[in-house]
Amino acid sequence: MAPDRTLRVALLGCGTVGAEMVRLLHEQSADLTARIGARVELAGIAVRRPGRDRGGLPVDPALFTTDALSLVKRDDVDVVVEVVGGIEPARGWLIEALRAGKSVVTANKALLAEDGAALHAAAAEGGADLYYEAAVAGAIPLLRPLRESLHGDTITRVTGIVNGTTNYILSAMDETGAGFAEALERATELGYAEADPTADIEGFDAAAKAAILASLAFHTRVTAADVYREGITDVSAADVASAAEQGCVIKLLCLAERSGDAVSVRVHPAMIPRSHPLAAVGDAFNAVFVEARAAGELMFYGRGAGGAPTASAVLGDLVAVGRHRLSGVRAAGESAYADLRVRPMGQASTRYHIRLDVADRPGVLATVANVFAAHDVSIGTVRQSGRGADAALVIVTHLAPDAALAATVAQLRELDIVRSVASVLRVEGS
Ligand SMILES: NC(=O)C1=CN([C@@H]2O[C@H](COP(=O)(O)OP(=O)(O)OC[C@H]3O[C@@H](n4cnc5c(N)ncnc54)[C@H](O)[C@@H]3O)[C@@H](O)[C@H]2O)C=CC1
Ligand SMILES: N[C@@H](CC=O)C(=O)O
Ligand code: NA
Repeated sequence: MAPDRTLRVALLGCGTVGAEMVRLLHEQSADLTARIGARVELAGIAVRRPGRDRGGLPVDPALFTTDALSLVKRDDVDVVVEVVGGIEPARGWLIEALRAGKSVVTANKALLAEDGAALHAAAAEGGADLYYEAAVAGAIPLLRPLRESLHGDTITRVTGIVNGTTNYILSAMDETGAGFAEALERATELGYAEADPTADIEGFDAAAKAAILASLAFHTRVTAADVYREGITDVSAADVASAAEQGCVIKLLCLAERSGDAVSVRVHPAMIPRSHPLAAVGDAFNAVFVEARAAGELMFYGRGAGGAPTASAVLGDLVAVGRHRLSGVRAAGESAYADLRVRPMGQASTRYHIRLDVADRPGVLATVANVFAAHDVSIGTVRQSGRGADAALVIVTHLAPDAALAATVAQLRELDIVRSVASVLRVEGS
């Protein structure tokens, strides 16, 4: 840090999050100086298009550069804030910074979930801090509690809604009957969606967050590839309506559980009862339940996406790393000592809600029930709606291994009395 007590920050990226961070830095400059004990100054801002009109952003245009690597390497840079996203070139920039002893604040969940180990190793090598509160559940202080406050406890389960875009879409489909495409377009306009929204709607973004949460909660290493993932592109208006008929809503859930020496981590749409606390989480809000042996149940709720909420988390991290630099200390590094194995999805215990279009004739119910019995899957409820060509059977199972449920559905598809398996949704929280 410069002798005049200035913390010089290289900002990589000035899009939805970066621009809000610049704005907040400017507006809160005096308070941040008082809180850190040093003035924060932007040393440079790496972007793809330096000449772009940035709508009166309070920043000197001379700070913009397209050469992020040279900016990171500059001797006068103390801290690197990365809000670009993606694996490369971000990984190369951050490893360079950390090895050189420059602390890093990043919102890049994709990179942390893909190769967090390399970033943590570089941070240890350079004696630098690596903070990433914005990477999971935006503004919600969640990773700091997992990294610090709960280190005296044993976390057994983490469940939540961690993707704002899909929650916005599913809430709109449920509340206003909006179409999928229209709701996604609006979520993108509002700055919730990733640069490529496929990451949101196919569940990759939530899976990356699930990997980060499971790693921190269970003191192990879980990567995005370890997470079972399904997105919401197959959730139809009919599914939403069918859930509503049964007093349920559909949410994209993240579920991470520890049992013994193994973890199971999954992301998929699921039906939950309207009375469940997660059912009330609307718009782009996120909510995460943490269950710990001594603490019991904890719930974290707030804005999981959007420029300003995410910038709030980035700035909180910047204050922390700034203070550490000033006092010459470093936060605890990665804690992955538990080294747990990852349980395959087939072994996870789940429940299914299955809607079958069936022929309306005697014996159908018995034939269908036999298929469930053959796979040792116990049926909770059966409901028949319609008659003749419109007959549908809605079956909700008890808990069973996911592999047994999947095999049941595969065999149901083969029955000639089953015209189609209209929908299969997991059920949680009841
Ligand atoms: N938007 C949101 O609600 C949230 C975003 N995040 C994460 O924050 C990061 C940034 O997200 P957004 O601001 O939404 O993205 P964005 O697409 O709006 O902004 C990305 C910025 O990076 C710059 N950039 C891209 N490639 C570059 C390169 N090769 N060299 C220099 N600059 C380059 C672009 O010019 C742009 O300024 C991502 O990792 C995202 O996953 C995390 C939480 C919430
Ligand atoms: N695209 C993400 C942004 C925040 O992480 C989301 O929709 O949650
Ligand atoms: Na957060």
